[in-house]
Amino acid sequence: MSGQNSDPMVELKRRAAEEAAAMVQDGMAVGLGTGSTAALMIDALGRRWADGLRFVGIPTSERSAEQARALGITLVDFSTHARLDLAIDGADEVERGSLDLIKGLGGALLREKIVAAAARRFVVIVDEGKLVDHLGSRSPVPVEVTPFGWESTARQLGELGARVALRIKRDGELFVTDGGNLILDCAFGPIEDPRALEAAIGDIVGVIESGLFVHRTSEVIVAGRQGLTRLVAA
Ligand SMILES: O=C(CO)[C@H](O)[C@H](O)COP(=O)(O)O
Repeated sequence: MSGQNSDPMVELKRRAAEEAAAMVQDGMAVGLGTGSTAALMIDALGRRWADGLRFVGIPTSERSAEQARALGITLVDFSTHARLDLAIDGADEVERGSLDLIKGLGGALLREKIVAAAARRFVVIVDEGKLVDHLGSRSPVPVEVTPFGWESTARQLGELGARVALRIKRDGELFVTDGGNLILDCAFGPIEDPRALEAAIGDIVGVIESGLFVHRTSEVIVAGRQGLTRLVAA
């Protein structure tokens, strides 16, 4: 992931990732997100690590763990660090104003939400194409479910008004999360009340977690053609 890229949006995302990585200070416990933007941030942290910064990380996926480990970053878990100073991650949609999110198109939503919930500050890095007026406008809501009875869980999610698709990989194999579960991508269209929908999804037996992140974001760093913008939660 390191090195220059000729795609101007990747360069902007790299600047957002570096800005977020600059928030990490010596001695911090930091949640390390998942996805292409988070990978740029982990790369930036790797460069700071090489310059002598020392912190510990809790990764949100096996992918991010592997990347961080390869950069020499010390990884820990919740047994020694139940509270994190900061977590930095990407997102699939960010609602203007509320800064509520849809996450999980990369399939790591459960660990991402646990890490975000444990963090004193949760900083999100996105390109401007991820900003929406209403969550659900472009992205489905990924929902992690147990493999047992997933068809029944899918039916109940459909009754909430979603078009439900079991996530399949490009090679035709089932997508299985790091926790051994399945993902149901639930297209609701624009969501009026993300908090109520998050609760309704969570009430369905078989659901482990949804990719709706409501009232969790501290700050969003947006990479746009005009440069970087920082949006702060009210
Ligand atoms: O939620 C995620 C993974 O589960 C990612 O943060 C989200 O999919 C954004 O990824 P990218 O930065 O590649 O667009």
